Amino acid sequence: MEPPGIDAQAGYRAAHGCCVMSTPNLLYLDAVSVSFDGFRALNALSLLLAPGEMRAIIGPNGAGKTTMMDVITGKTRPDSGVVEFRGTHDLTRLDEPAIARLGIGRKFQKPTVFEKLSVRDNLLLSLKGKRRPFAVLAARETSHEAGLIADILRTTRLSDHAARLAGALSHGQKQWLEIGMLLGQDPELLLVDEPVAGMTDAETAQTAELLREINRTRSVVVVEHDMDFVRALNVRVTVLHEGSVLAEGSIDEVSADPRVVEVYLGR
Ligand SMILES: Nc1ncnc2c1ncn2[C@@H]1O[C@H](COP(=O)(O)OP(=O)(O)OP(=O)(O)O)[C@@H](O)[C@H]1O
Repeated sequence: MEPPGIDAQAGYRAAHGCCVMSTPNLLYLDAVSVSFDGFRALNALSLLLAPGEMRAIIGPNGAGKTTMMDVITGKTRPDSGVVEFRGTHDLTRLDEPAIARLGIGRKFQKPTVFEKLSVRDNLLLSLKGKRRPFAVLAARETSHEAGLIADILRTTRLSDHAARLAGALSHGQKQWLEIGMLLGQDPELLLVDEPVAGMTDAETAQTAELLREINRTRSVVVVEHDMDFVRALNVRVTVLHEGSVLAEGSIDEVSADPRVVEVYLGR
């Protein structure tokens, strides 16, 4: 979805009780630095994400993309800088479970579904508030849960595969199931790391469509190297290089930037 206009942003702030900051950003990173043994993985990185926005992050290996996701999700503490969510939450003070509870969900590159359970049971286990796996599977799902699962199956193109074991799915379908399991947590912001690596061209195109659908109701940050996929997303692109933002703009704008061609696209 397009970033909301001024009125919508004011409404968003009112709804979330957030008037401390003058910016309406959902995610606000400013001057974030992270060093590993003296090596600067993030170097005064700044990034703003508007509520409802989907952003693609590209950049060469080692640019700091994963480290940025690690900082947002609380896996890595920055040495310095500001990391705020909804203008009200300082993410540098929260641990990973607390950040997840705030509504930030992350999908790692490698799918980690429960292979010996059905697609439906994987989704049932993922639903927000589910804590005790065996009790969950032994009890019948409520009609509310069944409705949520049906919605997620539709979104992730898995309706016809609900009864199959997750282990029998194709690689692409497993990735979609994991995105579905993330949706089960009802996050406001999804962080998605290289979702189309190893997918067929058809699966890649469907994944772009799927994320665009998800973005109608949720914000998304997606890291990806596949430029056809990034183009299909048709969203603002941030190019990272050596831990900082090198360029930002539409895919056409960043693709035409000689600095981006030099460090990334021309390689
Ligand atoms: N835990 C760590 N200890 C030491 N160095 C690290 C650690 N995590 C990341 N780095 C280094 O920080 C730099 C940035 O890594 P990062 O994984 O964030 O890059 P990336 O943009 O995600 O790369 P890729 O596209 O290959 O996934 C790299 O040089 C990496 O080797």
